[in-house]
Amino acid sequence: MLDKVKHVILVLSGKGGVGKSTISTQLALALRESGFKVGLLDIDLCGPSVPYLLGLEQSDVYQCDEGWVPIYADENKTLAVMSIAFLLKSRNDPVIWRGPKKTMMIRQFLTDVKWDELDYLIIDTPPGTSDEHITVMECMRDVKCDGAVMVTTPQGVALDDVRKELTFCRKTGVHVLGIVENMSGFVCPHCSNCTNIFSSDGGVELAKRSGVPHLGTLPIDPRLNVLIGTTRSVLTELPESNTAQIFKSIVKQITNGDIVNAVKD
Ligand SMILES: Nc1ncnc2c1ncn2[C@@H]1O[C@H](COP(=O)(O)OP(=O)(O)OP(=O)(O)O)[C@@H](O)[C@H]1O
Ligand code: SF4
Repeated sequence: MLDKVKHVILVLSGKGGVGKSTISTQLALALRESGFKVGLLDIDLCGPSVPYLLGLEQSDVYQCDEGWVPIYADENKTLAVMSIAFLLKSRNDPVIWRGPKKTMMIRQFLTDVKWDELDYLIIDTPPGTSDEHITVMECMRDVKCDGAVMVTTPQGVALDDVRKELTFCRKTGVHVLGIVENMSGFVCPHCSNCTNIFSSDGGVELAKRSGVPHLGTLPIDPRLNVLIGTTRSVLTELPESNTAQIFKSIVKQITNGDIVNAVKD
Protein backbone atom coordinates (compact mmCIF):
# COMPACT_ATOMS: atom_id res chain seq x y z
CA MET A 1 0.00 0.00 0.00
CA LEU A 2 1.69 3.10 -1.22
CA ASP A 3 -1.30 5.43 -0.95
CA LYS A 4 0.18 7.25 2.07
CA VAL A 5 3.62 7.54 0.45
CA LYS A 6 4.39 10.92 -1.11
CA HIS A 7 7.58 10.06 -3.04
CA VAL A 8 9.04 6.75 -4.22
CA ILE A 9 12.69 6.55 -5.23
CA LEU A 10 14.38 3.47 -6.66
CA VAL A 11 18.07 2.82 -6.10
CA LEU A 12 19.52 0.86 -9.01
CA SER A 13 22.87 -0.49 -10.07
CA GLY A 14 23.93 -2.30 -13.20
CA LYS A 15 26.24 -4.54 -11.19
CA GLY A 16 26.38 -6.08 -7.70
CA GLY A 17 28.72 -4.88 -4.98
CA VAL A 18 28.96 -1.25 -6.05
CA GLY A 19 27.43 0.05 -2.81
CA LYS A 20 23.75 0.21 -3.74
CA SER A 21 22.51 -1.00 -0.33
CA THR A 22 24.95 1.23 1.55
CA ILE A 23 23.75 4.24 -0.41
CA SER A 24 20.06 3.26 -0.08
CA THR A 25 20.49 2.94 3.68
CA GLN A 26 22.52 6.10 4.23
CA LEU A 27 20.23 8.02 1.88
CA ALA A 28 17.21 6.89 3.92
CA LEU A 29 18.99 7.88 7.16
CA ALA A 30 20.09 11.21 5.70
CA LEU A 31 16.50 11.97 4.64
CA ARG A 32 15.36 11.10 8.16
CA GLU A 33 17.98 13.44 9.63
CA SER A 34 16.68 16.13 7.30
CA GLY A 35 13.28 15.87 8.97
CA PHE A 36 11.42 13.56 6.63
CA LYS A 37 9.44 10.43 7.45
CA VAL A 38 11.13 7.68 5.52
CA GLY A 39 10.56 4.07 4.50
CA LEU A 40 13.24 1.72 3.24
CA LEU A 41 12.14 -1.29 1.23
CA ASP A 42 14.73 -3.93 0.41
CA ILE A 43 13.68 -6.11 -2.49
CA ASP A 44 17.18 -7.19 -3.44
CA LEU A 45 16.43 -10.90 -3.57
CA CYS A 46 20.03 -11.64 -4.56
CA GLY A 47 21.43 -10.21 -1.33
CA PRO A 48 18.96 -8.48 0.98
CA SER A 49 21.45 -6.68 3.21
CA VAL A 50 19.46 -3.74 4.63
CA PRO A 51 18.60 -5.48 7.97
CA TYR A 52 22.29 -6.29 8.40
CA LEU A 53 23.37 -2.75 7.56
CA LEU A 54 20.89 -1.33 10.09
CA GLY A 55 21.40 -3.99 12.80
CA LEU A 56 17.79 -5.16 12.50
CA GLU A 57 18.50 -8.79 11.65
CA GLN A 58 16.81 -10.16 14.75
CA SER A 59 13.60 -8.26 14.09
CA ASP A 60 10.47 -10.20 13.21
CA VAL A 61 7.82 -8.85 10.90
CA TYR A 62 4.21 -9.85 11.22
CA GLN A 63 1.20 -9.68 8.98
CA CYS A 64 -2.02 -7.91 9.90
CA ASP A 65 -5.23 -7.93 7.84
CA GLU A 66 -3.94 -5.04 5.77
CA GLY A 67 -0.51 -6.53 5.00
CA TRP A 68 3.00 -6.78 6.41
CA VAL A 69 3.83 -4.32 9.15
CA PRO A 70 7.31 -2.80 8.65
CA ILE A 71 9.93 -2.66 11.39
CA TYR A 72 10.45 0.76 12.91
CA ALA A 73 14.12 1.56 13.37
CA ASP A 74 13.48 4.21 16.01
CA GLU A 75 10.96 5.07 18.71
CA ASN A 76 9.67 8.11 16.83
CA LYS A 77 8.75 5.87 13.89
CA THR A 78 10.59 8.13 11.46
CA LEU A 79 12.26 5.21 9.67
CA ALA A 80 10.23 2.17 8.67
CA VAL A 81 12.06 -0.81 7.16
CA MET A 82 10.88 -3.84 5.24
CA SER A 83 13.14 -6.46 3.70
CA ILE A 84 12.83 -9.81 2.05
CA ALA A 85 15.45 -10.92 4.58
CA PHE A 86 12.91 -10.64 7.41
CA LEU A 87 11.05 -13.53 5.85
CA LEU A 88 14.07 -15.82 5.66
CA LYS A 89 14.76 -18.10 8.63
CA SER A 90 18.45 -17.35 8.66
CA ARG A 91 20.55 -14.62 7.11
CA ASN A 92 22.56 -17.33 5.41
CA ASP A 93 19.52 -18.89 3.74
CA PRO A 94 19.76 -18.45 0.00
CA VAL A 95 16.72 -17.22 -1.89
CA ILE A 96 16.17 -20.17 -4.20
CA TRP A 97 12.75 -19.30 -5.51
CA ARG A 98 12.27 -19.59 -9.21
CA GLY A 99 11.08 -16.79 -11.51
CA PRO A 100 7.29 -16.69 -10.90
CA LYS A 101 7.60 -16.97 -7.12
CA LYS A 102 10.24 -14.25 -7.03
CA THR A 103 8.11 -12.06 -9.24
CA MET A 104 5.06 -12.63 -7.04
CA MET A 105 7.05 -11.82 -3.91
CA ILE A 106 8.29 -8.54 -5.38
CA ARG A 107 4.78 -7.56 -6.46
CA GLN A 108 3.49 -8.36 -2.99
CA PHE A 109 6.28 -6.39 -1.39
CA LEU A 110 5.43 -3.37 -3.46
CA THR A 111 1.72 -3.56 -2.73
CA ASP A 112 1.19 -5.41 0.58
CA VAL A 113 3.36 -3.57 3.09
CA LYS A 114 1.34 -1.39 5.43
CA TRP A 115 3.33 1.84 5.22
CA ASP A 116 2.12 4.71 7.39
CA GLU A 117 2.42 8.28 6.14
CA LEU A 118 5.83 8.58 4.48
CA ASP A 119 7.53 11.50 2.78
CA TYR A 120 9.98 9.21 0.97
CA LEU A 121 10.11 5.51 0.28
CA ILE A 122 13.56 4.35 -0.86
CA ILE A 123 13.55 1.01 -2.67
CA ASP A 124 16.78 -1.00 -2.77
CA THR A 125 16.40 -3.12 -5.89
CA PRO A 126 18.21 -6.22 -7.21
CA PRO A 127 21.25 -5.37 -9.36
CA GLY A 128 21.28 -5.77 -13.13
CA THR A 129 18.51 -6.19 -15.62
CA SER A 130 17.10 -9.52 -14.43
CA ASP A 131 13.49 -10.77 -14.32
CA GLU A 132 13.10 -9.30 -10.86
CA HIS A 133 14.24 -6.00 -12.22
CA ILE A 134 11.67 -6.03 -14.99
CA THR A 135 8.97 -6.81 -12.41
CA VAL A 136 10.01 -3.85 -10.30
CA MET A 137 9.93 -1.55 -13.31
CA GLU A 138 6.55 -2.88 -14.45
CA CYS A 139 5.09 -2.33 -10.99
CA MET A 140 6.53 1.17 -10.94
CA ARG A 141 4.36 2.09 -13.92
CA ASP A 142 1.33 1.83 -11.63
CA VAL A 143 3.03 3.68 -8.80
CA LYS A 144 3.82 7.36 -8.58
CA CYS A 145 7.56 6.73 -8.67
CA ASP A 146 9.71 9.87 -8.79
CA GLY A 147 12.53 8.01 -10.48
CA ALA A 148 15.75 6.14 -9.99
CA VAL A 149 19.10 6.95 -8.45
CA MET A 150 21.75 4.98 -10.32
CA VAL A 151 24.83 3.83 -8.41
CA THR A 152 28.09 3.00 -10.14
CA THR A 153 31.78 2.70 -9.41
CA PRO A 154 34.13 4.66 -11.68
CA GLN A 155 35.58 1.62 -13.47
CA GLY A 156 34.73 0.84 -17.10
CA VAL A 157 32.99 -2.49 -16.44
CA ALA A 158 30.60 -1.01 -13.93
CA LEU A 159 29.95 1.95 -16.22
CA ASP A 160 29.10 -0.35 -19.13
CA ASP A 161 26.47 -1.96 -16.94
CA VAL A 162 25.09 1.43 -15.96
CA ARG A 163 24.80 2.35 -19.61
CA LYS A 164 22.64 -0.78 -20.11
CA GLU A 165 20.67 0.17 -17.03
CA LEU A 166 20.03 3.67 -18.39
CA THR A 167 18.70 2.18 -21.62
CA PHE A 168 16.59 -0.21 -19.57
CA CYS A 169 15.10 2.70 -17.62
CA ARG A 170 14.31 4.58 -20.81
CA LYS A 171 12.60 1.52 -22.31
CA THR A 172 10.56 0.86 -19.18
CA GLY A 173 9.69 4.52 -18.72
CA VAL A 174 11.42 4.99 -15.37
CA HIS A 175 12.89 8.47 -14.91
CA VAL A 176 16.54 8.62 -13.98
CA LEU A 177 17.04 11.18 -11.22
CA GLY A 178 20.79 10.96 -11.52
CA ILE A 179 24.00 9.02 -11.09
CA VAL A 180 26.02 8.59 -7.90
CA GLU A 181 29.61 7.55 -8.42
CA ASN A 182 30.67 5.44 -5.44
CA MET A 183 34.05 4.15 -4.25
CA SER A 184 35.82 6.86 -6.19
CA GLY A 185 39.14 7.24 -4.42
CA PHE A 186 40.07 6.21 -0.89
CA VAL A 187 39.80 8.43 2.18
CA CYS A 188 42.71 7.78 4.52
CA PRO A 189 41.33 7.14 8.02
CA HIS A 190 44.36 8.91 9.52
CA CYS A 191 44.57 12.19 7.64
CA SER A 192 41.31 12.13 5.59
CA ASN A 193 43.26 12.69 2.35
CA CYS A 194 41.50 11.18 -0.66
CA THR A 195 43.66 9.13 -3.05
CA ASN A 196 42.36 7.96 -6.43
CA ILE A 197 43.36 4.32 -6.54
CA PHE A 198 41.58 3.48 -9.77
CA SER A 199 40.20 5.74 -12.44
CA SER A 200 37.98 8.56 -11.28
CA ASP A 201 35.12 10.64 -12.65
CA GLY A 202 33.78 7.82 -14.86
CA GLY A 203 30.30 8.39 -13.42
CA VAL A 204 30.58 12.14 -13.96
CA GLU A 205 31.53 11.63 -17.61
CA LEU A 206 28.76 9.10 -18.14
CA ALA A 207 26.21 11.45 -16.58
CA LYS A 208 27.39 14.25 -18.87
CA ARG A 209 27.24 12.10 -21.99
CA SER A 210 23.86 10.62 -21.12
CA GLY A 211 22.31 13.94 -20.21
CA VAL A 212 21.51 12.69 -16.72
CA PRO A 213 22.30 14.69 -13.55
CA HIS A 214 25.42 13.76 -11.61
CA LEU A 215 24.23 13.69 -7.99
CA GLY A 216 27.59 13.19 -6.29
CA THR A 217 30.86 11.31 -6.04
CA LEU A 218 31.50 9.30 -2.87
CA PRO A 219 34.95 8.03 -1.93
CA ILE A 220 35.72 4.70 -0.25
CA ASP A 221 35.39 5.89 3.31
CA PRO A 222 36.28 3.20 5.90
CA ARG A 223 34.42 5.24 8.54
CA LEU A 224 31.16 4.32 6.75
CA ASN A 225 31.76 0.69 7.67
CA VAL A 226 31.79 1.63 11.37
CA LEU A 227 28.14 2.60 10.97
CA ILE A 228 27.19 -0.88 9.75
CA GLY A 229 24.83 -2.59 12.19
CA THR A 230 23.48 0.71 13.52
CA THR A 231 20.79 3.20 12.49
CA ARG A 232 23.25 6.08 12.75
CA SER A 233 23.57 8.45 9.83
CA VAL A 234 26.82 9.72 8.40
CA LEU A 235 25.26 13.18 8.77
CA THR A 236 25.24 12.98 12.57
CA GLU A 237 28.26 10.72 13.09
CA LEU A 238 30.72 12.38 10.71
CA PRO A 239 29.15 15.79 10.18
CA GLU A 240 32.36 17.47 9.03
CA SER A 241 33.33 14.74 6.57
CA ASN A 242 33.20 15.12 2.83
CA THR A 243 31.08 11.94 2.74
CA ALA A 244 28.41 13.59 4.93
CA GLN A 245 28.46 16.74 2.76
CA ILE A 246 27.92 14.62 -0.36
CA PHE A 247 24.94 12.81 1.20
CA LYS A 248 23.53 16.20 2.27
CA SER A 249 23.88 17.47 -1.26
CA ILE A 250 22.20 14.36 -2.72
CA VAL A 251 19.30 14.80 -0.29
CA LYS A 252 19.02 18.47 -1.25
CA GLN A 253 18.95 17.69 -4.97
CA ILE A 254 16.35 14.96 -4.52
CA THR A 255 14.08 16.91 -2.19
CA ASN A 256 14.06 20.26 -3.92
CA GLY A 257 12.20 18.64 -6.79
CA ASP A 258 14.25 20.20 -9.60
CA ILE A 259 15.77 16.99 -10.89
CA VAL A 260 12.44 15.17 -10.72
CA ASN A 261 10.91 17.83 -12.90
CA ALA A 262 13.97 18.20 -15.11
CA VAL A 263 13.97 14.53 -16.05
CA LYS A 264 10.20 14.35 -16.45
CA ASP A 265 10.08 17.32 -18.81
N1 LIG B 1 31.68 4.54 -0.09
C1 LIG B 1 32.02 3.44 0.59
N2 LIG B 1 33.05 3.46 1.48
C2 LIG B 1 33.43 2.35 2.15
N3 LIG B 1 32.83 1.15 2.01
C3 LIG B 1 31.79 1.07 1.14
C4 LIG B 1 31.32 2.20 0.40
N4 LIG B 1 30.28 1.80 -0.37
C5 LIG B 1 30.10 0.50 -0.10
N5 LIG B 1 30.99 0.04 0.79
C6 LIG B 1 31.16 -1.33 1.28
O1 LIG B 1 31.23 -2.18 0.13
C7 LIG B 1 30.52 -3.39 0.34
C8 LIG B 1 29.43 -3.57 -0.72
O2 LIG B 1 28.47 -2.56 -0.53
P1 LIG B 1 26.91 -2.84 -0.67
O3 LIG B 1 26.49 -4.10 0.02
O4 LIG B 1 26.21 -1.59 -0.31
O5 LIG B 1 26.84 -3.08 -2.25
P2 LIG B 1 25.61 -3.54 -3.15
O6 LIG B 1 25.80 -2.87 -4.45
O7 LIG B 1 24.32 -3.28 -2.45
O8 LIG B 1 25.88 -5.07 -3.23
P3 LIG B 1 24.84 -6.24 -3.65
O9 LIG B 1 24.64 -6.10 -5.09
O10 LIG B 1 25.58 -7.48 -3.24
O11 LIG B 1 23.58 -6.01 -2.85
C9 LIG B 1 29.98 -3.32 1.76
O12 LIG B 1 30.88 -3.99 2.61
C10 LIG B 1 29.96 -1.83 2.08
O13 LIG B 1 30.15 -1.58 3.44
S1 SF4 C 1 47.05 9.50 3.35
FE1 SF4 C 1 48.09 10.65 4.95
S2 SF4 C 1 47.91 9.52 6.87
FE2 SF4 C 1 47.19 8.24 5.18
S3 SF4 C 1 48.98 7.04 4.76
FE3 SF4 C 1 49.06 8.77 3.37
S4 SF4 C 1 50.18 10.36 4.41
FE4 SF4 C 1 49.70 8.79 5.92
